[in-house]
Amino acid sequence: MNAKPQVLTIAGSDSGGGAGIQADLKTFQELGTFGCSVLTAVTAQNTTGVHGIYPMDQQAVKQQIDAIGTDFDIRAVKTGMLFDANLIEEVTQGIKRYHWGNLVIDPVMIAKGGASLLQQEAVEAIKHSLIPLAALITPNIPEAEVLSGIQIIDTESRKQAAEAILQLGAGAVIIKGGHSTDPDVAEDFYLDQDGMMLFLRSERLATKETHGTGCTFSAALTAELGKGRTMEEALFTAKEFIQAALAHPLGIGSGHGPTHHAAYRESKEKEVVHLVRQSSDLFSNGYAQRRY
Ligand SMILES: Nc1ncnc2c1ncn2[C@@H]1O[C@H](COP(=O)(O)OP(=O)(O)O)[C@@H](O)[C@H]1O
Ligand SMILES: Cc1ncc(COP(=O)(O)O)c(N)n1
Repeated sequence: MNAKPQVLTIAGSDSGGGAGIQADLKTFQELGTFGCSVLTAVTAQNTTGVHGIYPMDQQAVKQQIDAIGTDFDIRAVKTGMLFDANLIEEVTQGIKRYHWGNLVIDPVMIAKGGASLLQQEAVEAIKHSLIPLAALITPNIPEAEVLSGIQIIDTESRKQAAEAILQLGAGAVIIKGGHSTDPDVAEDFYLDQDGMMLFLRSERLATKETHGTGCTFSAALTAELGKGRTMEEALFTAKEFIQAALAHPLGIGSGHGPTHHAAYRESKEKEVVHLVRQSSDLFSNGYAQRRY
């Protein structure tokens, strides 16, 4: 028997296939896990934007969670688009009911095209119900600003924002760097409750095919955690996975195209990713660098 770890995404559907549930399931498959899904909403979406949003009935979300929870051995879970406070509450209760661990929260708020995928008042529900259950939360810079109330303008304010998010009760936070103004490097900053800081760095690629980067990154993390990898190993693989997906664009659609989910497996050469580890209280004492 070829048992694969079972992992779950609780997120919205992207008809365009580059983000949401579709990105998650492709990524789960690519990384050798068996992906299950709970749909929170259906979006009519393509590379030019979000053209319609149809949230699921709360009961439909509960029944999907129960269908998975009563039959599967779920090793890791990610959440993506959750849309409103009622669905967040339902999802929170479900995660507690089945004692699902290795919870990765991608606090999806606004799609790259500008459409709101989370109602404003639902931010409080994410902060106070869901985040305390998380092993890791993966905001991009605008999401980290909303969650922390801190404007991120430099490395110090980014660290302060990460600390403020950790105070909401997650085990760890990674503030992704896709939205930073650095022209050369895409750097993601990780901080956990033990004060360990990790800087994940890769070359910033000049591509507009970035639809679904955050979904794909958090799905890769979830798959790796579900396989029993350490957090540091999972972060490194997820960064390599998204770098490969961005480096080999598919040229699909006329707008912001999807990333290439098979590139990590198919490409001959691994992308260069650097992971720098620092201890928060050793900030001024230099740092150890590790290249895998
Ligand atoms: N142009 C780029 N070149 C290289 N990596 C990128 C680029 N844009 C985003 N990334 C990486 O993709 C991942 C998702 O980040 P981001 O785009 O900030 O998330 P989101 O999709 O939630 O806005 C991160 O690891 C980030 O560093
Ligand atoms: C259903 C769904 N979930 C998440 C995203 C965010 O992805 P991105 O920020 O890359 O547009 C999206 N566009 N659609």
